[in-house]
Amino acid sequence: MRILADENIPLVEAFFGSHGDIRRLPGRGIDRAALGDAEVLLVRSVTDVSRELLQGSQVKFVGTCTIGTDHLDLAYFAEAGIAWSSAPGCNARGVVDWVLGSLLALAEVHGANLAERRYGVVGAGQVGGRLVDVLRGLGWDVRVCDPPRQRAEGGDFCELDEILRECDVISLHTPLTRDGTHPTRHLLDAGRLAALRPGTWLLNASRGGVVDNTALREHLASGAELDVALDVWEGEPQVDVDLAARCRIATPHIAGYSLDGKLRGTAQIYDAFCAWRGCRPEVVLDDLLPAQWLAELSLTEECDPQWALAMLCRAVYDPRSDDAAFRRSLVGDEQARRKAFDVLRKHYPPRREITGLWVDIQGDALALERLLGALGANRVGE
Ligand SMILES: NC(=O)C1=CN([C@@H]2O[C@H](COP(=O)(O)OP(=O)(O)OC[C@H]3O[C@@H](n4cnc5c(N)ncnc54)[C@H](O)[C@@H]3O)[C@@H](O)[C@H]2O)C=CC1
Ligand SMILES: O=C(O)C(=O)[C@H](O)COP(=O)(O)O
Repeated sequence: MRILADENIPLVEAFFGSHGDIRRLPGRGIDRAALGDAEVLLVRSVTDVSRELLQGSQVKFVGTCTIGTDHLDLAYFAEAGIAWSSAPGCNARGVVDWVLGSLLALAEVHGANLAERRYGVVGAGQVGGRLVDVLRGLGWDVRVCDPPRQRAEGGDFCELDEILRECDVISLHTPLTRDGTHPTRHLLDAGRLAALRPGTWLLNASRGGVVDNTALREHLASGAELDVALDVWEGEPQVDVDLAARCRIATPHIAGYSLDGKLRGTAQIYDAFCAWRGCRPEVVLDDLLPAQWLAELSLTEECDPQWALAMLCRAVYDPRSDDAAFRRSLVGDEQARRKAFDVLRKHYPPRREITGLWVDIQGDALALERLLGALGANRVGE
């Protein structure tokens, strides 16, 4: 079996090596000619797996090591009988860690107390759902907008316009969709941006096109009182440099780039591939995942929970380092900047997730225990 895989998918050889010959290519370079006689195609979000790419090819299975599927022509897959799999939830926790780190950075800039702000989460699936659990676990006030879930489940959801009117922090976690009952392309357009409360913080780690980037740049340029954290960009790897300069946090689509999330992505498409082939998976992620390198932290009961929140999150991940690296890369002409965007992502330093953190609490400290529970970190001895 011939397998073609994006060069940035980790551990393809370890998982798929016994199933065929593996060829690696840069994801953006996978075109019809490069596909050759591959039967299995393993991609990341940067490969547009369209009818044009696949028609007349030998491809029978497509695996994407990502949560998002907006780069896959699923209608064509169905028409052509091509099996496929994404990796739902694989890197959701990494995105939550990016949101937490961005909130801490914004709070520091403004001297704000995160517990006193009202949060609006738009899209409560794998990523947004986990985020809501964390924020509510911290005891914070959270509103949720998810019309598809609202329609399917009923329950305690808000309209988007209510979120825009009433929340101080808005975090977007929808897929990018152009059709259907609740399309999300330009969900935040000029009109909705204008409806935001002065002093709002807007975070987008979903897909760039969920926010109209031109409208956002113009809104910020007009002096709007709005703080923005963007991980995703309309038209990436091309980035609106002026917009990036106006953001408090700007990162190159790495919110979900925890090592754990990336390896989970490979493991999930491997499992789906094995199910498709009708064979038992023989490689197990736990055998390949390196041990946590921050083995354990110890806190005493005198520790202030607000300080502990920032310290625990930043011990694992602080998006300000990615923000700084990204800003350094926004020089030169457009071609150089596009290349730099991909280079930052290709050579992304390994980072772990808060859920892998072990914390020893010395003494009786209910607030710290609650904090660990909310963050999903582990308490030593339990
Ligand atoms: N920046 C990054 O590194 C990463 C970005 N992502 C992106 O994050 C987004 C969310 O991913 P998941 O949570 O895994 O997706 P999901 O499919 O599990 O959840 C998306 C949720 O959005 C809801 N939704 C759909 N249309 C909506 C609308 N118009 N308004 C409000 N809610 C709506 C759906 O009902 C669903 O509950 C995707 O775009 C994904 O591609 C995912 C992982 C990493
Ligand atoms: O899983 C998703 O969806 C994402 O957005 C990934 O983090 C994107 O990573 P790449 O596939 O673009 O490397």
